[in-house]
Amino acid sequence: MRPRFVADPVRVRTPATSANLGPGFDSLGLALSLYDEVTARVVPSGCRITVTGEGAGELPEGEEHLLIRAMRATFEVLGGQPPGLEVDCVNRIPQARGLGSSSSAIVAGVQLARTLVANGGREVDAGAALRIAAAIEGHPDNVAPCLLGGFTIAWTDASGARAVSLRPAGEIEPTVFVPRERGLTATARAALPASVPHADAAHSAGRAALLAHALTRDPALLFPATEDRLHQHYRAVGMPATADLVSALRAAGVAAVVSGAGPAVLALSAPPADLDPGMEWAVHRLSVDVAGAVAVRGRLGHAERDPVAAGRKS
Ligand SMILES: Nc1ncnc2c1ncn2[C@@H]1O[C@H](COP(=O)(O)OP(=O)(O)OP(=O)(O)O)[C@@H](O)[C@H]1O
Ligand SMILES: N[C@@H](CCO)C(=O)O
Repeated sequence: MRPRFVADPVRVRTPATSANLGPGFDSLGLALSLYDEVTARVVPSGCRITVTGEGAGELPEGEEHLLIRAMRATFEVLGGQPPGLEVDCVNRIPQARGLGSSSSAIVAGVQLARTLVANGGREVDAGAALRIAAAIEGHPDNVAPCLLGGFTIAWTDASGARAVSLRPAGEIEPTVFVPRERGLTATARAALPASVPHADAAHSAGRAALLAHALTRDPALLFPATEDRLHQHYRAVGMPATADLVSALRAAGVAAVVSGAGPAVLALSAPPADLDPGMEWAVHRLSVDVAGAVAVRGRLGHAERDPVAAGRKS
């Protein structure tokens, strides 16, 4: 049956995310306290999207926008498209740096579409929302923490993407170092070999398992737990400044990794006060976001949290 749409605007706040976390290539991710905010409403006709902040003037302003594509895919599952859409994006997540900007747009679209339907889009539960978002993004390691918040372990089975969200230990103090230059995930993926030595795969399995323990229970083990042999050194040649900063931080005992596909760097413990990363890096001291993509209904400032749209588990 064709869905009934709400007349009020709806708003969603989506966190930046850092995927991989070292050894957890394509599976582990962390939600961070840096947010895009998007407001959407159903209108009688057309499709208008405005972007301020990151990506303004560069991103498409119609159906080709990633967020609109995600909304359309979700409305399709919910039974039909609204007559028209008006969307306003305030983007704060730097784009193409390894902080999950594309997942933020996709998850925002899925959550907005659910919340614009009068019944809260209950046919699309949190698990289905994750599957829709991961199918558009291509892998689940950014969309899972963006949707669910916290530290996520994502995997894919015959039904599609799945994930669990764990609450990280309170001592985790993420710092991200964001360079001016961009790097596309597609380019970074092309730098990876088709296969890796068995010893490296075994090393990564052990470190990724240790990382789940270190992040949630014993941050003292974060340094060994963030050692990676699957992707970072293959990509280093394409992002030498990133590789140098990760090496400098690790030489100082900081559990630092390439954030997502790079070129940003994530440190999971406080960098030394005297570290000078250089002028080209914007440094953000953040916290872990545990709420995920929170969608609300109603006008700004008068909205209440919509429990249907703020899924926590898949
Ligand atoms: N808010 C947004 N709205 C629409 N499209 C976006 C948005 N953010 C990113 N994109 C698109 O996604 C591209 C970046 O995606 P990409 O996967 O390469 O990097 P990322 O998501 O920032 O980092 P990573 O996936 O490594 O964490 C941008 O160049 C742009 O085309
Ligand atoms: N796991 C992905 C994250 C970026 O989307 C990669 O490193 O290519």
